[in-house]
Parts: sequence; C-alpha cells; structure tokens
Amino acid sequence: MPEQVLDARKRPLRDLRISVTDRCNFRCRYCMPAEIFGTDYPFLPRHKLLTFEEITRLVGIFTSLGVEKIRITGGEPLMRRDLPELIRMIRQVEGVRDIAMTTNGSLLAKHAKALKQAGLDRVTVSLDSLDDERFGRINDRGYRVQDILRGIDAAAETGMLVKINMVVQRGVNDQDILPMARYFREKGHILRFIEFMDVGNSNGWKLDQVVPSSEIVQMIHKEMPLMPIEPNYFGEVASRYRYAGTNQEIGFISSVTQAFCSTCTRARLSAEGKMYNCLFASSGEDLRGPLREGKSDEEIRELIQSIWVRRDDRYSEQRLKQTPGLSHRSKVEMSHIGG
Ligand SMILES: Nc1nc2c(ncn2[C@@H]2O[C@H](COP(=O)(O)OP(=O)(O)OP(=O)(O)O)[C@@H](O)[C@H]2O)c(=O)[nH]1
Ligand SMILES: C[S@@+](CC[C@H](N)C(=O)[O-])C[C@H]1O[C@@H](n2cnc3c(N)ncnc32)[C@H](O)[C@@H]1O
Ligand code: SF4
Ligand code: SF4
Repeated sequence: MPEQVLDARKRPLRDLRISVTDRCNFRCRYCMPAEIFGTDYPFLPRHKLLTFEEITRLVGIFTSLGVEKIRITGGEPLMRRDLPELIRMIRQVEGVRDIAMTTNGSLLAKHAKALKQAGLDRVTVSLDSLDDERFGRINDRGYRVQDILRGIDAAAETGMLVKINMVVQRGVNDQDILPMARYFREKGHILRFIEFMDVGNSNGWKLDQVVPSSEIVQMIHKEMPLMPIEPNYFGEVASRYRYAGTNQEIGFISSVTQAFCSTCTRARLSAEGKMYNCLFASSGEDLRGPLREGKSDEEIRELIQSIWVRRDDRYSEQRLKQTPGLSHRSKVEMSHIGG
C-alpha cells in the first residue's frame, strides 16, 4: 500500500496533472493571448522538456506517495509527438488507476484510436462555443467548431468517457450556455461549466467577467430541470447535477465563487519538470535537475514528500475572502503549468 502523505492542511496527495508541452496551436485570449505568445515567445526547447522515461519514472514515485489519478495536459498535449507512447508507459505503472487527458480537441480525430489503444481511460475536451464565429474569435487561429465535434465523436466511438469543459465569460460566450447544454444533453456527454479564473498574469481578468455557477444552474434549470447529485469522490471539483427524469449528468466548476481548496489533492508537474503545489503558485520546485543528476528514486521521493508536507496553498479560498481587493502577485501561466 502506498504511503498516505498529508500536506500542512491535512490534504492527501491523490492526483498528478502533467503538462507535456507548453506549446499550443490555439491562442485563447484567456490563456495564451497572441500578442504575448507571439512568434518570438521563448517556448521551451526540446532538451528542457522531461522525456517520456523521466515522466514515467516520476509517476512511479508519485504513486508510491498516494497518487492514483493522472491527467495529461499542456499547452496542447496532442502537440507533443508520440503522446500515445507516453500513455502506454504510464499505463504500466503500478498504482495508476485512472489516466485522463484535457485537450482542445483539434487533433483528437486523428489520435483518438491510438490513445485508447495505449490505455487512455478518459478525455476532456475544452469547447467554449458552438458558434463558428465566436469560437474562431476565442481560439484566435481560425479553428472551426466542426473540427472539435469530429474529435469528440472520434473519442466517444473508441469507448472512452468524454467530458466537455466550457469556460464561461460574460459578454464573450454566455449566450452559448443553453445551446451547449441542449447539444451535449442530446449527445450524452457530461458538460461542465467553468468559472473564468484569474490564472497567470496575461489574461486581463476582471471579476465582472465571471458568470457564477449559481446563475448558470438557474438558467438551465428553467428550461431543463436539474437535480443535484452526490460527488463521485473526495475532492471532486465539479458540483454534479442530472437532468430530471434522465441519467444524463452535467457539472459546474465554481473555482471563483465556491473555492474548493480545502479538499484539493492535486499536484502539478510542468513540462520542464517543476512541481507546483497550486494552480496559482508563483514558483515551482525543480525535479528535472535531481533526475538528471542521477539521484535515486528514494532521494526524489523524499524531495517530493518534503514539498507536499510543507504545502499550505489555498489561493482560491483566499481570493474569495479578499475580493474585490484582489492581490496582484505574479503567478505561473496556465499554458505552462497545465489546467
Ligand atoms: N482553482 C482551481 N481550478 C481547478 C483545479 N483543478 C481544475 N480546475 C479547473 O477546473 C477545470 C476542469 O478541470 P478538469 O481536470 O477537467 O477537472 P477534474 O475534476 O479533475 O476532472 P474529473 O477527473 O473528470 O473529475 C480546469 O480547467 C480548471 O479550470 C484546481 O485545483 N484549482
Ligand atoms: C490550459 S488548458 C490545457 C489543455 C488543452 N489545451 C485545453 O485547452 O483543453 C486546460 C483547461 O484550462 C482551461 N482554462 C484556461 N484558462 C482558464 C481560465 N483563465 N479560467 C478557467 N479555465 C481556464 C481551459 O479552458 C481548458 O479547459
Ligand atoms: S486553453 Fe488550451 S487550447 Fe486554449 S490556449 Fe490554453 S492551452 Fe491552448
Ligand atoms: S487554488 Fe490552488 S489549492 Fe485551491 S483548489 Fe486550486 S490548485 Fe488547489
């Protein structure tokens, strides 16, 4: 049995979110605005990225400390060459119960089958609008809704569980809430609405752009009555509902208005091998150096354990208390750390 490691707030380490690249083919304004992430942006050179062997070794060490759930993210994870090979390697690590991936879906139609065959259990596709013009403006690279829907269908056809994440911004895509709910209810996929967050330093976040989950629940409930359901597991970020009279589920991630830091079991690994204790951390702790210096598994395990036991992060809770007087310290970008 793996050891149960608790942080300074008695939260166990259960999930590891691995960013496999800091690059992306989209330029979503709220994540990688084109004027900042331009052609001269210093993305990580290949030798600075963790190799698949290094990632897999770290996964093995993390599972010995209680991690069971792995999420592959980025940047856009499908921009990393041979990603199915990494999934295959992680699948063989003892203690890994669940492997999921978050993707913008644009390359999913091409890779879905290979990902499933490699052992990916689930995929979460980010999609913020069903309207081509708005979607094009959001991704800022001219990708079309059909490209993403094709990816979603391809993933579902392989038998993987598919969820859809929609980040809602007032005045940008709030008119898409009901069309998205109707479409994915019909399709039978779990749609989750995410409150727009002040991640990183470049997305120009303002509180009045956040549409609180409570408002979205009401909006949908009026047309399609909803019933709350219990969480699936300790620390689940989404509040779950189902459409009355059906088993079809829908979720709400209220990271701004109902912070869930008290049950946060998530560690994050950036593409260059830094471990972050929080999505809003200003800095991470380097694991790549110790890996490449030839440290033993036991030494790296002790290092990770010492980082986790000191963990006291609870940014969203603190922001909630402080709003509207928001703090302005520098934070890591979402595309770097993974969502
Ligand atoms: N503030 C904050 N937001 C988070 C955290 N984890 C996830 N989110 C937000 O929730 C979104 C969805 O995350 P997912 O990885 O799809 O959610 P998940 O609950 O881990 O997914 P499941 O494993 O399917 O339950 C992310 O894109 C973030 O916007 C977190 O630890 N802190
Ligand atoms: C950073 S992306 C990485 C994976 C992949 N490129 C994608 O878009 O799914 C992970 C998730 O973070 C979400 N995200 C990015 N910036 C956000 C913000 N400011 N607030 C809330 N969610 C955000 C995205 O919508 C996406 O669902
Ligand atoms: S949210 Fe995902 S798709 Fe959009 S820019 Fe960020 S990493 Fe790329
Ligand atoms: S803000 Fe930090 S501590 Fe709170 S839930 Fe998100 S990642 Fe966890």
